[in-house]
Amino acid sequence: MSFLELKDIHKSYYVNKEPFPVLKGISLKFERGEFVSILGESGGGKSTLMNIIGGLDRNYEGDVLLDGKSMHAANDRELDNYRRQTIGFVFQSFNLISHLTLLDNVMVSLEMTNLSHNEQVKRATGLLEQVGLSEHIHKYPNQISGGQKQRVAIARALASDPDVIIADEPTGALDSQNTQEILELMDGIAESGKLVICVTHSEAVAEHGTRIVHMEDGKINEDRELKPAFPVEGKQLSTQTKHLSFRSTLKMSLKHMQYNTKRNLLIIFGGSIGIFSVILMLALGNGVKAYMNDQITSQINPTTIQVAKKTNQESLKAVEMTKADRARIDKVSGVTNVVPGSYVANGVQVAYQGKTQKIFQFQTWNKTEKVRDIKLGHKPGTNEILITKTTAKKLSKDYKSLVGKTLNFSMTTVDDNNQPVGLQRNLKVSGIINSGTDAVSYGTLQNMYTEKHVTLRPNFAAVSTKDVQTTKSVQNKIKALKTNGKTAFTITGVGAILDSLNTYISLAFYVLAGIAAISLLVSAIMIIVVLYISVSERTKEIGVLRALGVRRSDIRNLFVSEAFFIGLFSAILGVILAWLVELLINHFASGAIHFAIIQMTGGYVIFGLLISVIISLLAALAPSHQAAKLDPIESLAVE
Ligand SMILES: Nc1ncnc2c1ncn2[C@@H]1O[C@H](COP(=O)(O)OP(=O)(O)OP(=O)(O)O)[C@@H](O)[C@H]1O
Repeated sequence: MSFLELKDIHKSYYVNKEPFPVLKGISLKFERGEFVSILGESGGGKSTLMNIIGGLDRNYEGDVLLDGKSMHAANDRELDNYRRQTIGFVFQSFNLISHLTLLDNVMVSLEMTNLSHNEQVKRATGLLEQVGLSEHIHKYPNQISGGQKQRVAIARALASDPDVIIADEPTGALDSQNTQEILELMDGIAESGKLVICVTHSEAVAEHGTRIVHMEDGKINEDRELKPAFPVEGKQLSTQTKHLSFRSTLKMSLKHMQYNTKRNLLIIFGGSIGIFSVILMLALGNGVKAYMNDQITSQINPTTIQVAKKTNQESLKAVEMTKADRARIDKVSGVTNVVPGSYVANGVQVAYQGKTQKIFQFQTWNKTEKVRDIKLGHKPGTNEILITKTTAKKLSKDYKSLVGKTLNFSMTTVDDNNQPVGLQRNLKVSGIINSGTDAVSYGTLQNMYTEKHVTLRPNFAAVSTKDVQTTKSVQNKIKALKTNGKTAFTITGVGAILDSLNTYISLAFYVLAGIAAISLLVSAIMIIVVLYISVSERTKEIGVLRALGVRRSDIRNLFVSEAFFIGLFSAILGVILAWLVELLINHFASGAIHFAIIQMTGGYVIFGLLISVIISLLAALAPSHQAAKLDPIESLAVE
């Protein structure tokens, strides 16, 4: 049984569905220790035969037997194994991977062996030394000569210690001195007990081997032994191989990114803009919401809300918050206190030293107003009035001096027969409040009404809650109360706008996030385009890797890992940029509004990282699939 046997190989190419026969029945037997030169006219099918022997092509008739085992029946995985374990390729155009150093080019093959990392490095360095390149191992392929490149290719072909070296015109691109040196190297390989099959045009090169096979018209027309094959001692034990680990694909894609540093930095920068804007928009939305809440809760008491009747009617009776209504609200859990209040929107005025000022917002003092907002004086007691800074300034230039002075307060209301009634009383200014409304105590207003025999009908209730946390649930519970199936109460006052304001802010926030999502989409499209370009640029590399025995799935992983890194680095840069902008804007914002308006959270950072990586991986799906699908022979043929 021969070591390697070709049995009646037929192969046709199909051009426009027309068969074009190239190999027309090739049968050959090869043994270890042979250095076989395959000669023949150009276009005679030598490379086609090499691709079949090398396990790159499986569309042929006949069979290739390795130690008697048929390779024709091998599945994808077994063919990958065969190329990795048994075959070492040397190409006319060297086919080194341009973004890897010479050492790393040789290491690609070694990373698919069971040797430890140190043993791999030692072996790669040893092989490069053997081919006379020990001083150049950290150079890139574009930094060495053609002859040197072919030596690296030979070192790479030998790296996984294969049994067969297939060389397709290995000296085609070299001068005579380099040709001689390469032939001597190949001689040495055959001498070490391996089978060397070398395609050549040159008779001189062919004469160097142990045997010449001549092809013509798709058949063997001469098979001549020049000298006996080199002796092979015992059974050869070649290094065991395995598929490329995920770690190795990660490392390779990092090296590729590193080689194209400038371009990749630009891509990462482009990608980071999407993540940057998403995080910044989220943080801005968060900050604005917090700022609004802070502004509103600084003006009102967060544990007291104003509740009014929900009705379409306007009569004082219809809007009255009756005792029964107040009792009903009092029963809501979380409520600690309910007091009646009266709000008057027009017809109220005050007069001081001949000056009259209309008050547009007037109400009885209640807990929704904050005592700490009273900058001068105190809250209104009996026959006292608390005026706003705005009202005070209209009445007197030296408005602060008004505290303790007496004003004439007047208002009009209607009695139960809807007849207008004028109310009037001299009231002492108890204090001046910065914001909020002008106010008297409920008792004072009630006295004024009683004096004129009119009933004061409260039109709201100030409802106090246990604490800030319960306010929201109390609000919801009150809003849920029904009278005859209809909503009974509504929340009024500044507290009521808090809810709707938050809704508007959330809405604006989603719009902003939507805009940011568009930039994210643009980043994703950019990554897709970049990866497609990368696949087409690296087609040859993919062919080389496949020839070295790298599986389709590893090729896919290579591009997926690159996308993963682009996503990860873009996200990291995006987060850093967002953080810097946060610092900058907050620096100015704290000067202007005393509030950090951009509020980035750990959650947003994690969200940004995840979304960036996920989008990049999704973007990589199609390009990486395309890369994995590439046919190794076609890829190697790309110029
Ligand atoms: N993918 C293909 N589709 C169609 N025809 C092809 C294809 N590849 C090769 N051929 C044809 O098959 C024939 C054999 O090609 P091959 O490359 O094997 O020849 P070769 O002996 O290696 O030639 P050379 O010495 O010039 O390298 C040629 O005529 C070539 O045009």
